[in-house]
Amino acid sequence: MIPTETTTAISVEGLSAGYPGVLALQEVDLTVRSGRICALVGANGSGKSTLFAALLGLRSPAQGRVRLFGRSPHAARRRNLVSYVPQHDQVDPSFPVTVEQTVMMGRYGHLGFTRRPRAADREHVESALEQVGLAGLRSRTIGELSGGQRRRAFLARSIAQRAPLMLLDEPFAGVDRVSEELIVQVLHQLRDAGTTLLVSTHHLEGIPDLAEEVVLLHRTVLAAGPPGEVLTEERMADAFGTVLGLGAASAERRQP
Ligand SMILES: Nc1ncnc2c1ncn2[C@@H]1O[C@H](COP(=O)(O)OP(=O)(O)OP(=O)(O)O)[C@@H](O)[C@H]1O
Repeated sequence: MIPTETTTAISVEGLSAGYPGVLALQEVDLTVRSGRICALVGANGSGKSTLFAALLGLRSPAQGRVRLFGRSPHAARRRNLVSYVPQHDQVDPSFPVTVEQTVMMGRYGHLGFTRRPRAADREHVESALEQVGLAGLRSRTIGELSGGQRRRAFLARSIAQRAPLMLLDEPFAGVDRVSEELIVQVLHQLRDAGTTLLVSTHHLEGIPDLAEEVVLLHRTVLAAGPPGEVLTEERMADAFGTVLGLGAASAERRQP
């Protein structure tokens, strides 16, 4: 199946999920159309990571249903329809794996039984490295990168995977302004090429320049829609339990 502009990339209906004794998500309904960037916003503990886990099929719903391009999360992963950039990568920074090898990991699902990369795999790795500005650091080990560079390497790994849906858990955490601008630019390029992106972020001021849609989560979906409609003082107070200085993110300031 080739996702098109009119396809629904993410469809979540009545999802409740959590952990023993913790209902992290309750009655979550969410639709993200293909080819969009959707920002996922919520306070610490509001359920963003749990939602990602449910979308990836790593956490089973207690109730409700998750579909990615009309398929179950497991089926979507088997067909390489979804990739994930975690907040904290599991790769030990002291493990002697190079940047290039890390990005090639994104191709593992595409390799045949010999596990040998072909020319197309190398091309995808090359273009992902260039896209995130790490081509010159390809031979460094992951441990030799700065935190922000390491995040770009893991983003490149996900780009190389070439899945039509990318889930990114706080890609801007701990990155400087230049890296952040580069990452936003890369996410826009991916979107323009037809990729759907769900991006959790605590950087509220950056959202209007990043995403067409925002989902405000607080165990359930408090609001969803364009940034100017969702990022209002009132709604953010509901989500964060306090009045935030929204600055450039506020609806009024976004009006031309
Ligand atoms: N492994 C776990 N076992 C038990 N409870 C958990 C576990 N992981 C998360 N929780 C709880 O589930 C709720 C949602 O947590 P989750 O990590 O999804 O929030 P989050 O929005 O990603 O937070 P943050 O912004 O801090 O990353 C919280 O109450 C949290 O304490």
